[in-house]
Formats: sequence, structure tokens, C-alpha cells
Amino acid sequence: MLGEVDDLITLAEFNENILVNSLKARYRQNKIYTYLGDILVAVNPFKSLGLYGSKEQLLYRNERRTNLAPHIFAIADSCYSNICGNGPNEPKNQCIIISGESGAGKTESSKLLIKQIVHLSQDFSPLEQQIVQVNPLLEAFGNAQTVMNDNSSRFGKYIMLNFVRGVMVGAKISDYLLEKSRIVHQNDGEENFHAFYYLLSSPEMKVKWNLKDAEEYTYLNNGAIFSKNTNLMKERFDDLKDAMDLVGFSDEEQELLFEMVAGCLTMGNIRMQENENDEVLIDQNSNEFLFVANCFGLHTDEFYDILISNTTKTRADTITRNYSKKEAKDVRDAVAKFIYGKMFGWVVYRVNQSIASKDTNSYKNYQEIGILDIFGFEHFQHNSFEQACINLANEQLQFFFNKHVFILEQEEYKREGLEWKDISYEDNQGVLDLFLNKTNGILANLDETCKLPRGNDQVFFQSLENKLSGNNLLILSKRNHLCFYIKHYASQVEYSAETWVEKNKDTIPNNIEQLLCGSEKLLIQEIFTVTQANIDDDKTISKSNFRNSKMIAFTEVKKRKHTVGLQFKKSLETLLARMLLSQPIFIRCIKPNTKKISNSFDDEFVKAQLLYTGMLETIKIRKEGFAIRPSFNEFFNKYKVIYFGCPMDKSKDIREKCKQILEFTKLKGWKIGKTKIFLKLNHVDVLTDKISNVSKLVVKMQKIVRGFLDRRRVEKLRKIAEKKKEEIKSLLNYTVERNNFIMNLLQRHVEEDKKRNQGKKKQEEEKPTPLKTTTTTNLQQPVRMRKPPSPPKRHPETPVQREPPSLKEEIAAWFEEKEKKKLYDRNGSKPYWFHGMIKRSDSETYLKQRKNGNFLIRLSDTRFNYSLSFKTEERCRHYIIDLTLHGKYVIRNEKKVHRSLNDLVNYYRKHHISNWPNGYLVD
Ligand SMILES: Nc1ncnc2c1ncn2[C@@H]1O[C@H](COP(=O)(O)OP(=O)(O)OP(=O)(O)O)[C@@H](O)[C@H]1O
Repeated sequence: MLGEVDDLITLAEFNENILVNSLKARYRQNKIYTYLGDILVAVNPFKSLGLYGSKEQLLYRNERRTNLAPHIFAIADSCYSNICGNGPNEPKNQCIIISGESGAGKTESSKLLIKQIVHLSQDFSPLEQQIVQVNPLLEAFGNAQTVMNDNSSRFGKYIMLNFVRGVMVGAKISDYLLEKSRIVHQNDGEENFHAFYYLLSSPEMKVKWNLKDAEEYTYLNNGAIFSKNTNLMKERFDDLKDAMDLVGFSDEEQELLFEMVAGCLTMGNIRMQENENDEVLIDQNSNEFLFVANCFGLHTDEFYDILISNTTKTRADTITRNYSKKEAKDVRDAVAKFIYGKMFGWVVYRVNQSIASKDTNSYKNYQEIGILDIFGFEHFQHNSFEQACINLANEQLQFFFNKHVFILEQEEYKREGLEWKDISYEDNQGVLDLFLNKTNGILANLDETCKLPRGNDQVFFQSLENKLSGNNLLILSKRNHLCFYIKHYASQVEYSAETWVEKNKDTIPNNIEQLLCGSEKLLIQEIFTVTQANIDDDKTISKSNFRNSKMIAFTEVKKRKHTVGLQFKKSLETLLARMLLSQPIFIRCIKPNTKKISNSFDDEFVKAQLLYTGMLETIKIRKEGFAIRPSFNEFFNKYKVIYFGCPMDKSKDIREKCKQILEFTKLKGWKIGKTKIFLKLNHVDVLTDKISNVSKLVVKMQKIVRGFLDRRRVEKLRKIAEKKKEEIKSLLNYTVERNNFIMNLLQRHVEEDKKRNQGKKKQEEEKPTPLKTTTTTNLQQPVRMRKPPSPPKRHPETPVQREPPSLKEEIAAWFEEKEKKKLYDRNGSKPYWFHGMIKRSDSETYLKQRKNGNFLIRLSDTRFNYSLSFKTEERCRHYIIDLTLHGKYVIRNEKKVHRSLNDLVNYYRKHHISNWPNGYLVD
């Protein structure tokens, strides 16, 4: 089709319309991925295209990009190759930056990348299974339906996967700015976090905690809930519990988390009234109040005091002031937001504990692939402080993209002495300054306002007017109260300054943190202690420390808290610094329409996204520029083999040697700088092919040389063998002769003896009778048998030395003690499907050796495995059953976790295993 290309830089001509038409033509054929040089453009299909099965996983493994259709798996493959050192550069940390509007497909892309990277690492360890489950787990607590996306991430995340020589050894997640205000309020047509709806879909949970229907909860009564499909929610809730099992949350932890969700939900329903003095009244005996206090293990009187009054201590006095009903509602909402936020922080902390590298000392030099998936650019009807932070993060990413693709690259061309005509781009530094300038930026003004005793939204708005009214990127509305506009790189957004001061301060009622840190429930104490420590100092407190001493909790919480804006700014700085140390790879997600539907491509909407992300300029720089820029050393070490067999002038310097190699390849369009080689993406493909041709040649030559050497060796051996044969033959001849000689000699001796004896006998007969004596020849002497040596006598006190038990005996003993009772029924009969254990490995002794390396990895949580057999008419397959960290059962690579083996078997009587729909359980 005209203008429809796999790589946009191959378009002979391009402008925004050609670009849109090209993407549209591909979209209609379900080709959602298109390259732009080394960048991937992904258009959200809003439907399943069956593009991510095991067939595709195998296809995009170690394959040249140009041989296959563009695909997100190819990006995973090139990242993985780069950290393994199979790319043109030395192994370098990679970071994949996924950007796009809310609902453009960033989170789905990040999950697909992880899926493929796990496949490429192919270690099949429990760690990999855990990492695949992390996204769905966090989504339950941190995603929600918005008007832009039914599964919108309301927090940002950077997932870091660590590898040692290509094997995944651990991972870490950093989370950014959960949108806590959603817990107590959602805009029209939007919902609260998924976890609330999951909880209410479960009849058991509802009975257990006496929960009501969704529409009766203040925090959910925004209307959208009524359209919820309860069965779907229930299914997702089951999936969430399975994911938590696999990641390593214990039953106790899971139960507490759901109880906390129920507690936050019920908090909104604590009824409040007012007395004649306009002071709030709360019924301390109401079910809601008691339930919330009990959920969090709080002393009811202390909790009551926090909700109805504010106590301040001066040196001389303690002053208590009762809240009005409105103030008390704000306090209640603040407590709910605080608790949910801490709980989310703890979930991330626990996930990190589970997936962290277990043996960090052994892995001093590990490689990292980072995947950044932050909330997409947002532009609602009503935009507040959260949207400003989200859009600021997107501005930062756009800046990073500009810096990497335009600024650094063009600077490098000049520095290296290449002839280069500057390509201009839309610089968004101005908007970043507008937000981040230390003296008069929006965030600095907001922080200043927060410090003022009477600082409020009006004061903040006024400060913008005073200090920034000359900035042409900010427009302050004259007509609408507290309203202002910011010209973002993506579009102009209208913000309301209402509630900014409160949200930035994120004030929590006095003493609530201390109260929670001293909760009667140990796990609640941990949640509020550990996450506080992380936020303050990025340090962790071990469980044992914390359980032994409540003091830590109280010393930690006393630390001064930063404003939300400042915290966010700092975390973005840390993130950018980390990303700058890695080699970035960009994925640009495009949303084809605003209605979130499939088969609909809105030309103008897509065009706007292409323009504001600077796609036209990017094509230009990728067309004229050089995506691959190895240093002379890197290039020479990698590609010198291409020159194999040709004379290389050793006196030449490395630059000349690299040039010689490049000229030898007959490639066109490369450039050579002062310290680096400048290549296009297709050059690398050709060079890689040449290496593989040389490798084939080398193998062929090795074959010939080895054949020659072997033949020579065989000839030599043959001669030696013949000589030996001769020697043996002559030795044999000699032996036969010698034996004959000895036999003859013996024969002669025997005959002579016989004669002599006969002569003696004759003489004796003639003599008088002599004394009785016995004479025998040596030959007649009988053979005397030696008695076998008797065993040494054991000392009566020496203990019997037993052989250590064999592996088989050890497994049998373990099985008898631990597993048999779980498996066998009351009559002692074993289930029909049980064929025995197939493998045993434990943390201390089981070491896994990588085929291509000589290092060892400790698998810390692999224990005993059973196998289960499935079959069709033709064949039978065995699947390994793993035990999770908390003693549940799961078939390896399946998501469903089971409490007992019998549960598992019963489940698979009704359900097929996911990768073999025709297989059924063997009876
Ligand atoms: N590759 C894909 N194949 C099929 N459907 C997809 C794909 N990518 C995205 N989708 C659909 O689009 C929806 C939105 O995608 P996703 O949640 O990844 O967006 P996002 O960019 O992360 O949005 P936000 O910034 O709001 O979190 C998904 O729930 C899914 O239904």
C-alpha cells in the first residue's frame, strides 16, 4: 500500500498528513506497530489481536529487526541483547521510556515488555513468575476507571529488572505520587480504585465484615459503580489473590490489606451531626465507627478524639478545640487518604522485598533494564493539583526525549567534527522553568504559600499573578475565580487553583500517625513504620527491629515532612538522573480515538499527538542522523572479526583500523568522528550478518583444518598400532617358545625324578628296614590354603557408623512427615493422580549452573515439586507443581494458586491448563 512502511524513516517524503495516512493504513490492517528508526510507535488497537502468544515470543528472539514486522517484542529483544553485550556497544544499562496520553497503551506495553524479557531470560525461576504478577497486583490498588481510560494508572512506576549475564536475579519498583484524593472524591463518570469494587464483589468478604452494597458508600456513590459487572469484578478479585500468593503475601497480610480497604471505605460512612454550638458529634457506638477503629487496631477513645477535636500543646498549656461538622469531615477524609496512601506504599515495599536480589553480594556488576510507565498526559474538564503534577512529569519526559534525541545527539556530531546542519525542535524548557524555578516557579510559590500562617488558595493564586504574570506560558483568567491556563507541550490546559494548598501540605490530623504506629495489630504498626522510614530516608527497617521496639516508629514519624510538590520534584530528579546513566529506548504510544473503541481512527486527534511529540522532527533527525554511535574500541573489538583473514597494518592507529574494516564491508553512509563511529540502524544489521558469515566461514575452516589434523593423527596412530602389533606378535612367539622350553624342562625333570625314585626304591629294598620318613618332590607338595582373615573385633562401646541418607530416603522422610497427611485421604489411600515427587531442591544446597557461563545462582525458594500429567489421545505432558512461599500450590507458569493439592486437581478437572487447551487431566 502506498506510503505504508514498516519504518517511517524510509518514507521518501513526509509531512504530518503522510504520517497520519501511513499509520492509519497500517492500523486498518491491524499493524499497530511501526518503527521510527530505533523508536517504536504503537497505536492502541483497543481489541485483542492475538499478537503476543508463544509463537510470537519465539519468533522475536534473537532475530534481525528488518526480517520481521515491527513489534514490541523486538524492542524487548534489542534491550536484552544490549545488556548481554550482543549489540554494537559494550553491555550497558537500558531504560525503556513509554510515553503517551492517558489510555494510549503504556501500561499494557510495559506488561508485554516484561513478559517477553522474562521469556528471553528463560530461567523459569519463581522470581520471573513473581515479576509478571507485579503489574496486575499494583493495578488493583493504584488504578481506576477515568473518562480517558477504564484502567488508568493513578500512580507512576519505574520497574528495574536486574540481570547477571542474561539471567534475571532481582527487580525493584519505584512508585510516584499516588492520586490519593480519588479515595474520597471522584469526578463525574469516574471511579474509585479497583480494590474497592473487587472487595464488594465477594460474598464472603461482605459477610465477614458486614459490608453493604456499593451504592450505600459515600466514597463510591459517584454513579459509575452501578454499571459494574459483579462477576467480572469477582474474577479479578480471585486473580488478585492469586497474584498476591505468587508474589509472596501471606494469608495474614492479604486479609489485613482487604480489611484496611474495607476500613477506608467505611470511614466515609461514619455519621456526623452538629450540636447547638456547631460542634461535631459522632456516635462512638455506631457500627461504622467501631468497625473502622477495630480494622486498624485503634483505641476507640483516642481515635474518637482525633476525629472530633484538635489538641495543641504549648509549654504552659494543652488546648483542645472541637471541630465543626465540615472540619471533622475534612479530618475524616484526610485520615482515609493517609491510611490508603501508606497502605499502597507498603504494598510496593512488600513487593520489592519479594523480588529483590537475594544475594546482592555475589552480583557486584549486574545489568539493568528499567521500564518507565507513568500516568499519561491529562486534560479533563476540571483539572487540579494532581493533573498539574502528572502533566509536569510528562513535560519532564518530553524534555528528556528532546535532550536525548536532539540536544545531546547534535552536540555530539559537532564535538566529533561531523558536518551537520542543525535540526530545530519544539523546546519545552520554558514550561519546566515555569513549574520548577527555585525562586518564582509555580511549585516554589505554592510551597511559600503553604508556609504562611494564613496561606490559602487565593494567596497562592495572587502570588502567581505577582510573580509570573509576564510569563507567556501562563495565562491567569480574569473571569473565572482561581482559574489559570498553562501552555503545555501537548496542549493548553485549564487549571483551578482550588484545594492546591491543602493538597500540597497533605496535612494529616495531629497524632493519627502515632496512633497507627502504636496499633494493637503488629502488621498495621509495620505498615506505618516501614513506609515512613522509606519515604524519609529511603532506608528500611527490618521486621525484627520493628517488632521488638515501638520506639523506632515514634522516632521515625517525628521527622519533618516535605510538601507533596517538593517530594514529587525530588523523585523526578532522582528518576531522571538514573535514566541519564542508561541507554534510553523510546516507545511512543498513540491513542487512535477518545472514545476508547476499536476500529476507529480519528485523523485529527492522532495528528495532534504526532505533532506535539515532535514526530516530524524526529523522523528528520533519524533520517539524517546516526542512531548507533560506538567508540572506536567498542567497534574494533566487536567487528574486527569481519576483517578475518585480511592483512591489517598493525602500525595503524585504532581509528584507521576501524576505517579499514568499514571500507572492507563496502557499506555506505557511515561517518567517522574523533572518538566514535557513526552508523545507521541498518548498518548494524549488515555488520551482524557479516559477523555471522565470518563465524560460518570460521566453522567451515575449522572443519577442514580439524579434518586434516585428525587424518594426520589417525595415520600416526595407525602406524603406532602396527608397530605394537608386530611387537606383540614377536612377544607372543617368544612366549610360546619359552613356554615350550619350560614344559620340556619340567617334563625332563619329572622323568629324571621318576627314574631316580625307582633306583632309590630298588636300593632300599635291598637294604635292611630303615626308620619311617616322608620325602616328596616340590611338584607333589600339596597347596596349602590360607585361612581368610577374620574381621577386626569391634570395641563394645564404638557406635555403629551409619551411611548418610540418600536423596531418595530424604525425600521419602520429608514426604512422610510433612506432605502425606495433606495428600492421602482418611483411609490412607493416595489420590489416583499422584505419581510421586519428581525433583527436590532447597535453598542451601540447590545451585543452578548457567550453560554458557561459570557462575552460580542460588534459588532461594524452590522446594519440593510434584508433577501432574495431562494428556490428549496422542500424547501426555507432565507439569511441575510448585509450592509458593506460604505453602500453596501452583502449576509452574499458571496464575491460579490453590490451597491444597486436591483443590488443584479438582480445579484442573474442570479447567484446561492455559497453554494446552486440548489436554485433560489423566485419570
Ligand atoms: N496492545 C494492546 N492490545 C490490546 N488492547 C490494548 C493494547 N494496549 C492497550 N490496550 C487497551 O487500552 C486500554 C488502555 O491501555 P493502558 O491502560 O495501557 O493505557 P495507559 O497509557 O497506561 O493509560 P494511563 O496513563 O491512564 O494509565 C487497556 O486497558 C486495553 O484495553
